[in-house]
Amino acid sequence: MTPTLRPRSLTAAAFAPFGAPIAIGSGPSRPVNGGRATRHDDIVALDRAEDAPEARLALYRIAPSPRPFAIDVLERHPRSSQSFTPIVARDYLVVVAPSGPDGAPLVAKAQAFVAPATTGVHYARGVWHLPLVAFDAEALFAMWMWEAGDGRDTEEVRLGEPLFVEGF
Ligand SMILES: NC(=O)N[C@@H](O)C(=O)O
Repeated sequence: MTPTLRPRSLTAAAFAPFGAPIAIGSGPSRPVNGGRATRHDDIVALDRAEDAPEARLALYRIAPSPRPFAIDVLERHPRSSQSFTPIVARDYLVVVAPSGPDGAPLVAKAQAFVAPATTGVHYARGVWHLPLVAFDAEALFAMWMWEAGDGRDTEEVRLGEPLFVEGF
């Protein structure tokens, strides 16, 4: 029986095995736009397979889901990392799981995080994650990844028993 997950804050250190928050970090920065703006680089490590040549920028309009939310599917993108950046959102739930030796998600080692509405999430290539969900109000996110444009882009696994996250 997989216990209810207790979510943690989405910090760079806590999320490092799975990707990174999309927020101003310790990377290089420089003034631009006549000095009225600062450009911050190397926020995340974008990654793609050679056979995923199609860069995709999409918008996800996400209807709010009821609570308690039963997590019964995890997915991953073996050919590309994937970024979600909130445009209109509240603090949101991120759930990830490491892969086992057979490549399947180790659900017993799944972890839950709460991301601030001002921070995006970058899933490293091939990381099992909960497809984005919103609560209480519709959300809008920008998504960035590369795709091959076929079935290789996304793998889904249906969980034998649902996962739940405390408070969600
Ligand atoms: N599959 C899809 O379009 N959405 C997922 O990638 C997700 O992480 O929400």
